[in-house]
Amino acid sequence: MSFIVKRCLSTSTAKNAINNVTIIGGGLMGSGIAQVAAQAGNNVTIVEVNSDALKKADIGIAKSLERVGKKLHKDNPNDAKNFVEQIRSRINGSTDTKSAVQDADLVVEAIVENMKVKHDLFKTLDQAAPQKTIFASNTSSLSITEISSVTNRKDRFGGLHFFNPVPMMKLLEVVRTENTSDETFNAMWNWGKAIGKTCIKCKDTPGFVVNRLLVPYLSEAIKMVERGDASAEDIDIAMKLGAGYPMGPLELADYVGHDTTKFILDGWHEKFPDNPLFEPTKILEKFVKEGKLGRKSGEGFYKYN
Ligand SMILES: CCCCCCCC(=O)CC(=O)SCCNC(=O)CCNC(=O)[C@H](O)C(C)(C)COP(=O)(O)OP(=O)(O)OC[C@H]1O[C@@H](n2cnc3c(N)ncnc32)[C@H](O)[C@@H]1OP(=O)(O)O
Ligand SMILES: NC(=O)C1=CN([C@@H]2O[C@H](COP(=O)(O)OP(=O)(O)OC[C@H]3O[C@@H](n4cnc5c(N)ncnc54)[C@H](O)[C@@H]3O)[C@@H](O)[C@H]2O)C=CC1
Repeated sequence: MSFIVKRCLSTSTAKNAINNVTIIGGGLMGSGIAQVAAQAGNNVTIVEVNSDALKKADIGIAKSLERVGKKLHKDNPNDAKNFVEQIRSRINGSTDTKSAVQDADLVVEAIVENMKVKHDLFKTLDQAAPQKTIFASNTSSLSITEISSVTNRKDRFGGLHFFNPVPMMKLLEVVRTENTSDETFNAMWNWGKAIGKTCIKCKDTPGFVVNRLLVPYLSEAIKMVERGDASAEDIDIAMKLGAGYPMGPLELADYVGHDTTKFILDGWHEKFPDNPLFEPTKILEKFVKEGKLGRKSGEGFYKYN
């Protein structure tokens, strides 16, 4: 990843085609989104809060690309290496939000799951980005309509909800609000397909499709541990062997990250105060306080190397 924002020539000249993509936030999700966009030939810029965070994103992307490269070029380590370098060369890093969106056809926001922080960001982006730029949020649980409310481009705003790990998960939820124009929705949809995802259309309802079902499930699993109904290990074994999930719910909560999980549950508790499923849990509070954010920090319900 180069730290200077520079643009290559567009890889396509089709009208409304998305070639230049800026991803705000290079954490778990942003780095995955950057990777798949670059793999599809986009010129990608990742914006992060500082150069250490950019470096972390670059290392994560390189590791993931190595896994992909090894599979694509099983018998030729040199080709695998070239593949990794070629994709990485399409990704630039920046800590300057305003300059990073100057040429953007699409901006995908993947920062912390907090409405105020997202509002502050989108106010800045709306001032800095050209008129044509489409804005999308990768939010897990917040209203796209409410996020977009601080901008003057509500017709060019939608949701692009990816799944973790982005390079492996095939689904993309393409979310339209009452204000999203057909042109914007079609551009987001076509881009989703161009980067290799299977797209589904979603209205701007809480959790869209997947998280409307997944959040109560994960939340109940955490509450089961808290009540002492069963151990985290046994619940995970149960859901893998008894329901065919690739990961158990506590493994998955570790995978998502407990800061994000807590943000989601706290937000939904505020929104649905009568639903006991979203009431705060001591376990999550303790995890976040102690920096045990799951796999990304090395410890959560389980320990990771
Ligand atoms: C309470 C509130 C909570 C709300 C949460 C909201 C969060 C959201 O908004 C929405 C979400 O994203 S929810 C999370 C959705 N993700 C899942 O459910 C993942 C479930 N796990 C899996 O699919 C597999 O365990 C998985 C694919 C991850 C790994 O597979 P395995 O377990 O078989 O492990 P591996 O053998 O290591 O990997 C299998 C193949 O995948 C490749 N791979 C894995 N990670 C990769 C990555 N990051 N980059 C590139 N390649 C990757 C790996 O190389 C391997 O490939 P093969 O060698 O060909 O099998
Ligand atoms: N973790 C998951 O499984 C999923 C998360 N999401 C959503 O994606 C978003 C990001 O989540 P994660 O990647 O998991 O979080 P993360 O904590 O791994 O990454 C967030 C990144 O954003 C950066 N950041 C914060 N404020 C910024 C700003 N103003 N400008 C630039 N960078 C900034 C942080 O430094 C951090 O690296 C959230 O809205 C979350 O709900 C969506 C799908 C799945």
